[in-house]
Amino acid sequence: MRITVVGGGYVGLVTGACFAELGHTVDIVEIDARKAAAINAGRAPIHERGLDMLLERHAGERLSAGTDYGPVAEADLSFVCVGTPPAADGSADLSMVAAASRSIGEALRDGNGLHTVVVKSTVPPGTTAGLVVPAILEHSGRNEIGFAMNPEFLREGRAVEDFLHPDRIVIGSRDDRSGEAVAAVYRGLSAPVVRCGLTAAEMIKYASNALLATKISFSNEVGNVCKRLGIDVYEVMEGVGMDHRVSPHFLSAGAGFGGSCFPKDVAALVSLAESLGEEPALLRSVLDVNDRQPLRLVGLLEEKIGDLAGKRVAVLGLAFKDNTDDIRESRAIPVIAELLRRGAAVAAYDPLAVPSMRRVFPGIDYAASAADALRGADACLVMTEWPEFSDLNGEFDLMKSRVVIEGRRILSCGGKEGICW
Ligand SMILES: NC(=O)c1ccc[n+]([C@@H]2O[C@H](COP(=O)([O-])OP(=O)(O)OC[C@H]3O[C@@H](n4cnc5c(N)ncnc54)[C@H](O)[C@@H]3O)[C@@H](O)[C@H]2O)c1
Ligand SMILES: O=c1ccn([C@@H]2O[C@H](COP(=O)(O)OP(=O)(O)O[C@H]3O[C@H](CO)[C@@H](O)[C@H](O)[C@H]3O)[C@@H](O)[C@H]2O)c(=O)[nH]1
Repeated sequence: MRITVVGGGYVGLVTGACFAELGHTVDIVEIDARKAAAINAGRAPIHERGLDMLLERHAGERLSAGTDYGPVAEADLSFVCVGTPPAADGSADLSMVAAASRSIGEALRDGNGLHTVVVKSTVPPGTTAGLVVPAILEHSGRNEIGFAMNPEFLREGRAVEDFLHPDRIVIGSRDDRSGEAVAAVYRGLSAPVVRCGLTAAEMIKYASNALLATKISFSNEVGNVCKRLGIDVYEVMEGVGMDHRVSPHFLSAGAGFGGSCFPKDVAALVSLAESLGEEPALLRSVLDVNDRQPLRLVGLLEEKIGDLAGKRVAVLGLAFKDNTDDIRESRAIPVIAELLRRGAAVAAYDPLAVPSMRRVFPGIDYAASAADALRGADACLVMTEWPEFSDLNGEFDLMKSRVVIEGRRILSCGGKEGICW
């Protein structure tokens, strides 16, 4: 099939590359000309395992990118993968979805035959039917346009693997024919397909993220009580997660959840619920617990080493999780801000995310390795679950005092004095 993917970011580029891998011909429409050029040159503008290999294989063959919406007219389907960042009030900013819809509508003045527009961006329930469909119908002259909503569940750092091996494929559609057109694109993947309406598909995405975020905040809240009791929350959650009704996943306590999705999607669901006259007390608490958690780590550090003014603190891990260079909503950001507010000097290290973090905190020290960050430090905070940190042990002897607070439970030398989470 011939597919246009609108937006060549984390989701759009992975979607486009994986559709090419499945045998489709893909045009990515990306307003950022530099990103489009990089894709055409076979270079991924983001760090994502397995993506470079797919680009090497398909760029210039079945996969190409450009800034022009022209390819939409000849395509069987277009997938909308533009950003839906948080607005100031927590609601989802849908301006990019609106702009992309208008441009797709205008592009559909040309060409003929069935074209199915598929929203893959995470959008508040009601957006596809209430915003995308009218915007496209207003601008296009085409008779046969189908509409579907196909949320994406990939995780950054494992995006290609998740895309090609999903737990389920959710397809919300305005009519059966549109749903069939989307299902045909995924033929070749082995996963159950959930068929539903447009608005239910949108809500499945929000509810999934909100539930996963709830599990994390729940573990953090239980963990804070465990700490007071002097017991290990990981041991507790292992026992809890063995109940198949709970599952062991997403119960890791620590610094809380970051990233471009959980914080913004829970906030958008809170905002939607409020706009409908509901009181989303649970979801508000999920965000509250998450906002407080990084500061608790700094508080714990102060309990251990006293006043932080003039102390040197090594921060290991700046990306919001391992295997990505993405620092959006990284828990390291509020932690570093609080350390600086309390007068500490920060030496930071991350295998990939230093260039991005430099733009946020240009004035702190950035080390070339974990060992360099630790040398002479009064304390260390581990903020990202990078596998390379799990083997650290002797490196902690380079510190002035071996006080290590684990914001993620990954150190295999855990249990030694001062290792706290
Ligand atoms: N990042 C994830 O892990 C993830 C996973 C699942 C779902 N999502 C959702 O997918 C959507 C995209 O997220 P992302 O992380 O890929 O965002 P992103 O910012 O990395 O990518 C969006 C891209 O769209 C481009 N763009 C913006 N307006 C455009 C327009 N009018 N025409 C063409 N291109 C345009 C931007 O230049 C950017 O490259 C969001 O709704 C997000 O919530 C993200
Ligand atoms: O037990 C856990 C699991 C994760 N995290 C943190 O939670 C955040 C998010 O992690 P993860 O879910 O692995 O990464 P994302 O790439 O943000 O993926 C989430 O958000 C995407 C965007 O909507 C969805 O597609 C995915 O299904 C969903 O897992 C990170 O800061 C993790 O450190 C924890 O604190 N404890």
